[in-house]
Formats: sequence, C-alpha cells, structure tokens
Amino acid sequence: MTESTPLPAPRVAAILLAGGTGTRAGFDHPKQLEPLGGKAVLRWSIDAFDAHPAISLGVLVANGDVMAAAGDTGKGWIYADPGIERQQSVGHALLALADWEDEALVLVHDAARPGLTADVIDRLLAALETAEAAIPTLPVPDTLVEQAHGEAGEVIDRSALARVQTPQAFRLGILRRAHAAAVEAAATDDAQLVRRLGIAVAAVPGDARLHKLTYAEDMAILAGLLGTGTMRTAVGMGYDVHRLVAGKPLWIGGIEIAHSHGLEGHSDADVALHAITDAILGALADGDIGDHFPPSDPQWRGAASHRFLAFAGERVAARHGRIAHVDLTIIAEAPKIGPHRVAIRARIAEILAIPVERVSVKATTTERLGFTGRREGIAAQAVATLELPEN
Ligand SMILES: Nc1ccn([C@@H]2O[C@H](COP(=O)(O)OP(=O)(O)OP(=O)(O)O)[C@@H](O)[C@H]2O)c(=O)n1
Ligand SMILES: C[C@](O)(CO)[C@H](O)COP(=O)(O)O
Repeated sequence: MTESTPLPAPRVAAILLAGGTGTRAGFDHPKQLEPLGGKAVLRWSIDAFDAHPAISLGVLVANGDVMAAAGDTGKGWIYADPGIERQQSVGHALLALADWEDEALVLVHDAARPGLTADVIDRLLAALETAEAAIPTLPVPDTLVEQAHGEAGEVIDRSALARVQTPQAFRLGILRRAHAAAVEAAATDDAQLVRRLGIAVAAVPGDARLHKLTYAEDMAILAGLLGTGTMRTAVGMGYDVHRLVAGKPLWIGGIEIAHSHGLEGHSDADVALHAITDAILGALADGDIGDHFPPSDPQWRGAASHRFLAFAGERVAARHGRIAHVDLTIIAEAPKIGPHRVAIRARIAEILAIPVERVSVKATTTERLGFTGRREGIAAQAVATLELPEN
C-alpha cells in the first residue's frame, strides 16, 4: 500500500475591480480614489490583499489614471484594462490570468468595498475546500415590502434573503466557464453566473465593514465602520464692515430691515452674512469671501449675500464636514437688532441648512464711540465651529 501525499495548496489570485466611473457617487473623480483615512478607497483593498499570506498575485483592473493614483503595490500585481461593465472588467482580468491553472483559486473584489479583512478571506478560502464557489453574505435587517407608485404592498419574507458582498471566491476554471457562458447575459455579480451553470455557491458570513461605496453619503458610513471617522474641530473667525448711506435697502443676516440708511457695497453688503461666510472659509482654511467672489467681478454686483453663505456651507459638505455652531455679533448703534434676532437666526439656519439651535445672533453698540457709534457704518464678527474629517 502506498502512502498518499497531500496535494499542494492551490495558488490564489485576487482580482480587484477598480474600472468603474462611480457615477452614482457624484464625485469629480472615480469613487475608488476618494480619500478615506489618509489613503484612497482602492488602496485599502490593495493593502488587505498584500497583507494576506495566501494570495500570490493580484490583478488590478483600472485605467492609467487610477493605477497611477493607486501607488506602489507590494506583492506581485498585474494590470488589466476595464471593460464597459463590471462583468467585462472581470473578463479582462481572467484573460490576464490566462496562464494560471483551472485548479487555482480566485477572489473577485470590488475596489468600492474598502473594508476587506483577513477573516473574510480566510472564511472564503476555507469554504472552497469543499465548494467550487463561495460568497460573503449578510442578513437583511429591515422589513421588506413590495412597493409601487408610492404605496407599500405585500411583505417579503426576509428570512429567505441575504445581502451579497465581495470578495467572491471561485475555483478559477469554474469562473472561466461561467464567464464564457455568459457573454450575452449580464449579471450584477459573478456568483450568479456560476449558479447559472448549475453549480452551488456556498454562503459564508460577510462583514458589515465590507459596506459598498455607492453614493457620496456612504463615505460617512465607511468612515464610522473603519474607524477613520475621527473628526477634528476647526474654528474660524470672520469680520466685516460696511458703510451706512442714506436711501439704500438695509440687509442684515439675510433679512431686509426697514431703516433710513442701508449698507453700501459691491453686493447687497450684508455685513453679517459676509462675516459668517469668512468665518466658515477660515475654519476650512479656504481663503476668504473676496477670493471666491472678487469685488472686481461684475457678476457679483448687487448679489444677494445668501449665495456666498450657501457656497461656504457647500464647501463644508464637500469636505464631509458639518457646521457645529455659528456665533454672530452685529455691532450697530442703529437700527436695533433685538426685534429682528429671531428672524435672522432662522434665516441663517435656513441658508446653511442647519438646525436653528446651532446659530447664535447677538448685537451690541459701541457706546457711541468710533465709526459704529457715529452711525457711519455697521460691523459684524462671527465665529464658526466646524467638525471636519481628520483625513
Ligand atoms: N466597468 C466597470 C464597472 C465597475 N467596475 C468596478 O466594479 C465595482 C462595483 O461597481 P459599482 O459599485 O457599480 O461601481 P461603478 O460602476 O463605478 O459605479 P456607478 O454604477 O455608480 O457608476 C467597483 O469597484 C467598480 O470600480 C469595474 O471594474 N468596471
Ligand atoms: C458585485 C456586488 O457588489 C455584489 O453585491 C454588486 O452586485 C454590485 O452592484 P452594482 O450595482 O454594480 O454596484
């Protein structure tokens, strides 16, 4: 009787799909390049595969710009051009693995899922000891209903459903067959194609951290899940002055106040909104109001200043930050601000799309001293407190 020798462990390749445009995320660059915790989203998966001892080769499917931004890769990586759809991108990666044996194993992963862990890879590879294909899944936490024309219909039994993540793990020969058979038939993932061959797909527990970046708001979820969501507090201050002249409308804090004089300026001269705009830009270290809306530019002549403030608020949102608080002090001998304070608070909160509780409006005189005391002008000071992601 001859003693049987154990078969050598199959080679394992990783296919990392970073060939999409990220249309739904709406960034001005592919979503896989969005920074997360100090590195691009796709870099998280590269690093996770690099760190896993079982994986001997990676295939990065990406165009030249994305590849360049991915930076240096550790263990062997080769590259493949993206296809029009995800399925074609996988097809290109399989061609890049043409000299690999059918018995090898392959993990197909979305670069848009940065929270890849060694545990998930281990579970998938363990499942391939007895199955030809394996995917990570998670239970469905919400009640599910059919819905049409804004009306909820029948409840769907969620105990029979699961959410499918990536990486998806396959015996390479099986994945090749599945893709060859599916040239005419699209599928949203690779496991579907394998099931169409009549081959069973094992389900292993997925991981909440494998949440997919699909929409811009997924970045905040990922930051929380991956522990990169540490925020820093940034404080900015703004100060502005405008001259009072007779017979002009007076705009302060986004509302018009009846008064004998109004403020003079290139725009509507809303001194309060200008101060807050500068405070927010200051906290962002993003220049000042004049950099973004130069007085020399005729398009801002007479402009309503709520546009400047809304712009500053949008800059905060674009950085995935939030406005924690705005504190405004208006310095005027006249008119009295007190009667208008509630309306000004509400208007500022509305422009910035934040709760009114995060807006403070105060007013003071300078006891008839100085230019404000002589009613020659009105000044405003503002302090903005922002919470911004560390990265
Ligand atoms: N032609 C494509 C399309 C998608 N992908 C990749 O497949 C993964 C999942 O696709 P999806 O989330 O749909 O990404 P996008 O196609 O970029 O997103 P969108 O549909 O919003 O444009 C992503 O990592 C994406 O980069 C790819 O490699 N090649
Ligand atoms: C592959 C996938 O991530 C599994 O859940 C998913 O099907 C991709 O879907 P998308 O609509 O192409 O983002």
